[in-house]
Amino acid sequence: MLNAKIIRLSVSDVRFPTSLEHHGSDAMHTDPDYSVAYVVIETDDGSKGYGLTFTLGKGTEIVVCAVEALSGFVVGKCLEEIVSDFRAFYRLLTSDGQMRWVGPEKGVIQLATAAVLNAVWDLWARTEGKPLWKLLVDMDPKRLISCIDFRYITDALTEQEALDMLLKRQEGKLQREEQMLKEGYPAYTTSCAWLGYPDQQLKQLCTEALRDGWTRFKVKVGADLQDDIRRCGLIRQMIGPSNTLMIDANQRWDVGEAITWVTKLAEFRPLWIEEPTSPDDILGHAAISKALAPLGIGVATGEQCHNRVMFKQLLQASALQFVQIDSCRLGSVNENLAVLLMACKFQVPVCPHAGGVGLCELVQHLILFDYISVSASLHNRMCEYVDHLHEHFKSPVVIQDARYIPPKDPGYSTEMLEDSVRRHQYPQGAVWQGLPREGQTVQDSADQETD
Ligand SMILES: C[C@H](O)[C@@H](O)CC(=O)C(=O)O
Ligand SMILES: [Mg+2]
Repeated sequence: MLNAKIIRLSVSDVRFPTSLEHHGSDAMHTDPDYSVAYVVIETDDGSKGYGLTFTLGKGTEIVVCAVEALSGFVVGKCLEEIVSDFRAFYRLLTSDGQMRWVGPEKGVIQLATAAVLNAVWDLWARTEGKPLWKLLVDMDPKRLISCIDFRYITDALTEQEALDMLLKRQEGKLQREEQMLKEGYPAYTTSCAWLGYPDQQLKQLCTEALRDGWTRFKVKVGADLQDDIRRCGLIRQMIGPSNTLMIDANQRWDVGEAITWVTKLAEFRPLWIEEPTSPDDILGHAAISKALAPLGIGVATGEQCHNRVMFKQLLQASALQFVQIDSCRLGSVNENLAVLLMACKFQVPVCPHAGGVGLCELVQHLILFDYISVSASLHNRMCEYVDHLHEHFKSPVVIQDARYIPPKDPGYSTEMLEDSVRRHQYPQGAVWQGLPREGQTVQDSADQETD
């Protein structure tokens, strides 16, 4: 019920030892343990909402602390009170006179804001009995706009412009929704070519992915040029000339170095270079974009773009050709809506960042909404997919023929299995207690765990 009062918020540090097998490794994050700060809110009528934000292991405890610091803004509020003026509630969390000093709207506090607000959106969608994408698609455009904080972006997009865009897209919405339900949203895979995977594994995974119908592949680059040339050559040869290749450097280079390095990989015809340099360097991204445009290579970024203001500047400076929203980096759905609308105005395609723990589960809702209600285009658009850790979710993503099939369960697909949360809690969960000691293999410790 909308008038239910939120009476409790709990948060857990949940980590998965993915570094043991080099899953998720890249040129800057060589040993990630995919993790989440996992939030559960409970109401006085017994309903629950689930939210999370993604981390790489160490430091998750700091995000947990920040979530606890925000909990006072949520506990005691009715859901109705929050969603009837969601913009005000967003501001309450992000603009508190004391708390904003540890942001504002960036870093750990913004990750915590995302986790908390994701739980609120999940609760709202469950209360309405709809998957989140459908809640957004069905929402009156005025109400949708009222969830967005336009402060700092009105020089790029006004409230009225955003409303006009949504109203214009009302036409054809039903057909686009039917199309998505039938065909799903196009995806690409990053699972084949993490930086720590040896060539043999890369070949094996690529063969399997091609067999499963994947046509778009992302490869990690940036640590060693000769390795990159070999790995990109290998994968281009396997996928053939007409499939799509993207490369991702995860912020490894300086601006000039990025241009030189990517020029040397141009023969493999990547569609984009992702995160070539510091995520905060807007002019740097603009320079790289300009230099690589004649080679037909675009710049993609966003997974560490911490707020709408950064995206605004990247768009204004023509510094990126692909917008990579992230469901857990920006301030939840509220801020993602702002970025989707700005990207549409600037006519830059959105290709969300996903993967990690739960990012695919969450962001599929946003990109479905984007197609049905905002962009109405699939040109040069695809959503990332990574084949790890979905088994820990109550409503895991469904991929068919390399496309996301729209989720049907009510909510934001954020709920994790209780047993998974318990076993992976850090450091007391059974998985962490049973991790290999010096001299043991992962298999030894897995055997120990089942004994
Ligand atoms: C550390 C993460 O796995 C990162 O490499 C993910 C990423 O850059 C992507 O999926 O893109
Ligand atoms: Mg990336």
